[in-house]
Amino acid sequence: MLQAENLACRRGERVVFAGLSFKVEPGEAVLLTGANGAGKSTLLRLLAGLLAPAEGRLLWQGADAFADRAAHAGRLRYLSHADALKPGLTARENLGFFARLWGGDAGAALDQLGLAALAGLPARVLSSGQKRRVALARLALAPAALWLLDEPTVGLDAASVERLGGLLARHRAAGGMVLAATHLPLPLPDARELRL
Ligand SMILES: Nc1ncnc2c1ncn2[C@@H]1O[C@H](COP(=O)(O)OP(=O)(O)OP(=O)(O)O)[C@@H](O)[C@H]1O
Repeated sequence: MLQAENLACRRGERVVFAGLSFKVEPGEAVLLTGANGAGKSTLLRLLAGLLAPAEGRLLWQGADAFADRAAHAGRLRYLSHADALKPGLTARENLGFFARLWGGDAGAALDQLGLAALAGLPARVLSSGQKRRVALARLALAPAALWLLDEPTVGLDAASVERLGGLLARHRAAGGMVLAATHLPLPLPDARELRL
């Protein structure tokens, strides 16, 4: 279980949020909502261990999640606004990098996002939605307990949103957790809303 206790985060001089507490149980999904600038991306970066909280604690199975940073990094997949693709590498090579890091099969993961026919193209020639799908294919590599997704469906066509819905459902059925920031409808039935 993931548990946030009284989290506060400062960006520059500004306190973006404070006194934030919540729990996420295995199989649960949480939708982070709120106006532009409310702190959704900030919270995801904090949960990913990329920003330090100004106050509060993050617990994993009751113990400090950041006590072992490598273990925390290993239990999560963080998908930011950026697709984090090397433009000169093909879709398969881009995903292959993460497959070597985490395990899993790059070809099969691309297939799950409907990208088999584009696997040999350099990322620089892909459309913005296709790039997003290559980034999302990272979720179909080796399993990780906690998915942190920042606007995962931006630029996706309806079929790709449906494929992502399938990935999310299988992840949750296996006990995985999801926190997703979005302004768009997401295929996450029964997700709890956390409004910032
Ligand atoms: N590197 C930074 N330095 C200073 N302030 C920052 C930095 N990054 C973000 N902020 C500020 O932190 C606040 C929260 O930003 P954040 O990106 O988390 O919002 P958000 O809820 O994800 O917004 P959006 O809906 O527009 O994606 C904003 O006021 C933003 O200007």
